[in-house]
Amino acid sequence: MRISLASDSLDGVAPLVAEELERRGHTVILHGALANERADWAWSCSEAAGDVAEGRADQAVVCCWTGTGASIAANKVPGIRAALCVDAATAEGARMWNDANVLALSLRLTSAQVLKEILDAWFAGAVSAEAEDQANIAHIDEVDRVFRR
Ligand SMILES: O=C[C@H](O)[C@H](O)[C@H](O)COP(=O)(O)O
Repeated sequence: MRISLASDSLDGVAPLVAEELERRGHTVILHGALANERADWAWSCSEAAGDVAEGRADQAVVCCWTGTGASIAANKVPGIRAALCVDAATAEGARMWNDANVLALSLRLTSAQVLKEILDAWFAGAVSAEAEDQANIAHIDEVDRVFRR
């Protein structure tokens, strides 16, 4: 998969995210502090999400200290469903129930071990085919269209 990766700093597991994605065989497109570009979360994380929205990447991973700015920035991009994941169970649910296409991470909370567990769960997860889950995902797309200007 092509994964766009943004971080607003090189703290914590930020450099390890790139390594772990490459180790899993993904092609990684770097933004922000990892690419010596403007790193602030509002810029770098919306750029990575924009790669997904415009087809340059299949999915994205966005990182900041809390993970909140990263997820907010990504979710402002039309078509993006970004999920802030603090553990493997959250990542599994985000793929299964939300069809999340952007993984947001907190550099404050995510240890190297938990990062690996989150990535394993994220990439193993299949989207639910249940009608209720599909209806929720479709409605979010509709909300996106209605409020887009
Ligand atoms: O949501 C925002 C993020 O947690 C940032 O990482 C936080 O604001 C820290 O940013 P800075 O290192 O630029 O002060």
